[in-house]
Amino acid sequence: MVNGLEVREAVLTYPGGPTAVDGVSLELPAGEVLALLGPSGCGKSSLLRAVAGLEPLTSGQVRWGGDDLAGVPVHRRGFGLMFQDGQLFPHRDVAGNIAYGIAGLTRAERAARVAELLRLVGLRDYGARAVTTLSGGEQQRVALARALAPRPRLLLLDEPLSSLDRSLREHLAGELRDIIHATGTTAVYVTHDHDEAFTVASRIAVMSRGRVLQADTPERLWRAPASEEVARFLGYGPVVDAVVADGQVRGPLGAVADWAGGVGGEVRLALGPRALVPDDDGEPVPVRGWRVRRGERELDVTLPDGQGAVVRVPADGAVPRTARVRVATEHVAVVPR
Ligand SMILES: Nc1ncnc2c1ncn2[C@@H]1O[C@H](COP(=O)(O)OP(=O)(O)OP(=O)(O)O)[C@@H](O)[C@H]1O
Repeated sequence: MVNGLEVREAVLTYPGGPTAVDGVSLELPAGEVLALLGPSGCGKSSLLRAVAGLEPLTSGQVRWGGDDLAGVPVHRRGFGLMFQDGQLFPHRDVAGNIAYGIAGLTRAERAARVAELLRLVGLRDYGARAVTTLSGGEQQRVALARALAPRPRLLLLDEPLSSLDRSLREHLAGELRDIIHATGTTAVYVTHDHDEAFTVASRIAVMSRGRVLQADTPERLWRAPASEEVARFLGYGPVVDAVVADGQVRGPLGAVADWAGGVGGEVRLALGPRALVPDDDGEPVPVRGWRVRRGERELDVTLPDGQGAVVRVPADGAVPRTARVRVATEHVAVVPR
């Protein structure tokens, strides 16, 4: 029995529609944060909705602490929900929204809990504000506070930051992680953004076409993606043909030294965002264009097999027409061809 969430062989086929979840099994011990990561339409939200009880499973089980939740309605599961648009109540002020799920407390207890949550989400003086006057990021903080107020045993978040602009999203993802961590909340976090998954989660399940391709800690997933598809979802790319022989991976840019991985023979070499490094003794690759990002110059280069890739170099100095690069072992993954 898992002290936490267990999904067993879950299948969800919509009436007259697709099989959105196609035999998913997952375990999430209490206190951990699981990201469901995958492209649009892969079934992440459907799985989350089934866990919440919003959508009945066609077959399989959702369990908490060993108990099958099949007959338990949404509001009796003790789960909190947060969606892409906070779905706040426009006629209630901020405090009224946060207090929504804790009507059972005394007035004083409620006020104390609301104040505690306002502090937690960084909106200390916002209690009396009309929610319609808040920014998108502030609204999502209120939605988070509202979901956490009843101390849910599981928090379910469906793309909670995807309606926000990029810099706010990055900032709030870090805050969300800190808040979820500080409250010891167990959570499932649906996202199509690998950076967000890596920021927030202690476990990541990569989904595609209704199935889980691989589930593991972020560190182990990043070190050893099981397939090219997983590697690409995690943020690797481009992926090039290579051959493993004599403890070396040989690709279009020469050998990547000292490969101790398990895969051998003809493989694919997935390049991480920092896999190509400038090296005077490296292979020459033509530079197609460049930009400056966060103080670094990013060169767009063409690999020998014709694929585009990025090399990061210091922002000063002239832009070369040809860059010499090598592949850094610690920033690649080898996957089966
Ligand atoms: N209520 C529904 N009725 C019928 N089909 C549905 C329903 N909800 C989702 N689907 C279908 O199920 C599949 C999975 O959708 P789902 O929303 O779970 O994917 P997702 O990975 O969360 O994608 P997105 O990030 O775009 O929301 C899709 O083919 C979708 O069209």
